[in-house]
Amino acid sequence: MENFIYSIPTTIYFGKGQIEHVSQAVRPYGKKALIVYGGGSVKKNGIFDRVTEILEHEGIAWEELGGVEPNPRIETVRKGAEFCKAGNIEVVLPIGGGSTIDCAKIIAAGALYDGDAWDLVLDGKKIQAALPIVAVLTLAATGSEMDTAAVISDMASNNKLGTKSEHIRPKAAIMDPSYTETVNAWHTAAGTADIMSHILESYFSNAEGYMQDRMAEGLLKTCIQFGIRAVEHPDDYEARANLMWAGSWAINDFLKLGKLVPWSVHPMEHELSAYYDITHGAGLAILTPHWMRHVLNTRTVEKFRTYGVNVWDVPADLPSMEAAELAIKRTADYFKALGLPSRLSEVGIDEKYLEIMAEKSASRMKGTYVELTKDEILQIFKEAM
Ligand SMILES: NC(=O)c1ccc[n+]([C@@H]2O[C@H](COP(=O)([O-])OP(=O)(O)OC[C@H]3O[C@@H](n4cnc5c(N)ncnc54)[C@H](O)[C@@H]3O)[C@@H](O)[C@H]2O)c1
Repeated sequence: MENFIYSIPTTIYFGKGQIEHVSQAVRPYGKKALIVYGGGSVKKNGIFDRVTEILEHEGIAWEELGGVEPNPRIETVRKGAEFCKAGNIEVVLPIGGGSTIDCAKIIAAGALYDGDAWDLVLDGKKIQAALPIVAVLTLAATGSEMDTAAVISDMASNNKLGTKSEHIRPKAAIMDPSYTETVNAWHTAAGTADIMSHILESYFSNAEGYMQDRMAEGLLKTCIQFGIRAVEHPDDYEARANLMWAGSWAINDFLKLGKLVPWSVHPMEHELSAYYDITHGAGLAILTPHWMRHVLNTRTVEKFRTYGVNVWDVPADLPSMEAAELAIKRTADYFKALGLPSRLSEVGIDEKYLEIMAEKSASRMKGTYVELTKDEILQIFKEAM
């Protein structure tokens, strides 16, 4: 295990009705909040009204910025950062899924930055400060409510990039699983695949971390059990609660501390979303089994065997390669059972940009579990067509 510093300071208010703590969460950080949200469902389901009622009761002023897109755009970030600067905003309060929270994170950083917010997406080191962020989560997937990352798109240049900084980790998050009962089957399934992918990206690492890996396997089993349950029974609170909490722990750094490794499948998926604006989790579900098959070799086979035995109940007495292949098959079958696509062509992706997408993702493969060249990524894309 490598050296690390553990600090995951986000305060979590988890469970039914925890929105009542929103003023307690915001008050330490300021008296004027910018509420950021997406398409407006938070206005229909009453969450927005309840938040504003509580803030007003506590004397906390608020402004609003709606319309954050799934795969949030840099234009919306710029607008939000300007809004904060002009309106003397002290706290940023996103209500929504990962897109809304990610957008709010770079708005918060952009508010304290003199240049263009895209600089902060290109280089996380340029994020030297950010307004405090208090997130209200409505969808279990990205873990953005408790992590240091944000993913922003510039569709004009076909770039979707992740950036990172400790400054944008939310100070607090309200996580009421009952909010996620209205998430449709598609986004519930895609969210589950996203959570599983975050866990797998840390699990398949060249560094040792026995404890982290056993925790990862437990989280994966949680997703496998409750992802399908939430798809089939949207109002199953226990399923929603387990998915939501697993989503945070999948990516809040805990699993990767001591075994840090750059991720493999996410850089490839970001290219798909940048060129075709597809749902992130669906892209991951398509690519992950193909990536697994490609990196399975005599060096990695034992790790895949362990994954199969501990996560998918693959018989321990099978020969290693057979066990590893069965583990990959069960991964692919599970994504299908969730109702997710298994081919790029199913989400409208054609051959047009495969080369450029492979080239761009290859530039981010240094130090990954199995370093892939542009040609190998192209092969994975083609196998996934
Ligand atoms: N910050 C990170 O660490 C991180 C990690 C992985 C992915 N991402 C990024 O996050 C984005 C995806 O976020 P996401 O998967 O949370 O989805 P999302 O925020 O894009 O939301 C998906 C859809 O679900 C709707 N929705 C949200 N909550 C709802 C509710 N309670 N009921 C009904 N509908 C609801 C939204 O309006 C939207 O239409 C992508 O851009 C992805 O690249 C970020």
